[in-house]
Amino acid sequence: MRSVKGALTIAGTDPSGGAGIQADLKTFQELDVYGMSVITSVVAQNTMGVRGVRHLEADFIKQQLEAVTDDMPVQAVKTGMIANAKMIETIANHLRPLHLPLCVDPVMIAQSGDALVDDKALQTMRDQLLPLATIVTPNIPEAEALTGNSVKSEEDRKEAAKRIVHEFGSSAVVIKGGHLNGEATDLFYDGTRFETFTSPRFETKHTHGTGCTFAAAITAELAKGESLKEAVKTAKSFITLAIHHTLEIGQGQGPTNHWAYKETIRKGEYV
Ligand SMILES: Nc1ncnc2c1ncn2[C@@H]1O[C@H](COP(=O)(O)OP(=O)(O)O)[C@@H](O)[C@H]1O
Ligand SMILES: Cc1ncc(COP(=O)(O)O)c(N)n1
Repeated sequence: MRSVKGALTIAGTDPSGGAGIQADLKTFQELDVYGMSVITSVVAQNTMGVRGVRHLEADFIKQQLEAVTDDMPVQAVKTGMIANAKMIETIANHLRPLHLPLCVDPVMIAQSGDALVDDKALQTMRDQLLPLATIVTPNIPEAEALTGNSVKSEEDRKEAAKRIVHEFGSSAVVIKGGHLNGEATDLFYDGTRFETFTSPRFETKHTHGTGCTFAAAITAELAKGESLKEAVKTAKSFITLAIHHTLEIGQGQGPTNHWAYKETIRKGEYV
């Protein structure tokens, strides 16, 4: 019988399929992990922006969490958009006793510039969710919001990484470099060593859901039992290929190509 590894995403939706729950489930599938999902908010969005949001009640999020984890094999968990403090608290309370590998993507603003979480959520995320995290994956503005410090230089980025691990209690962090210039370099820190993961920067507007996809790929690899560093390495390859082999769909910031990683391996072009 096929052995099944499962990953759970707890996040908001994107009906246009490039970000949020939809991106996470596509990524899990492409990386051969059984995907499960708990929806926090239903978001009316597409590649051009956010048109409306409906938040689910914290109690109903709890009911979804119980339904999945009472029954199914969950080897790793990812969190994405969690809009308010009450939701974060509910999710953290459910996850705390489970002791599962957890990738926290501290989603704050959609790439279109629309805010996805409220102001008080930040503090609760820092206090309740980050201490449970195996890894946190902020982009530069999210690292700035979490630490309250501006991140301009490489030294600033290292300092922010240190604080996220040693002060906020996450086991590791990768501060993504998508918002910088030059090569796309992500800085990984696990409390002892820094490592960078670098790819060329592609001139493209198709970056809707890059952060979600990257974090989902890390989670899938953790579900399979890969080490944290191997998981980040594979996730970096996955997102690089997904950005490079762009899908020309959507009128705004289009989605990434979740097929590209497997197609590249199938063609024997993967290095
Ligand atoms: N134009 C690009 N070319 C290559 N890689 C990119 C590009 N933009 C983002 N990335 C990569 O995509 C991943 C997500 O990064 P980022 O865009 O910073 O996250 P977010 O979507 O949370 O803002 C990172 O690995 C980053 O280095
Ligand atoms: C429901 C949801 N979650 C997250 C994002 C951010 O996406 P990105 O990966 O582009 O930062 C989004 N647009 N919608």
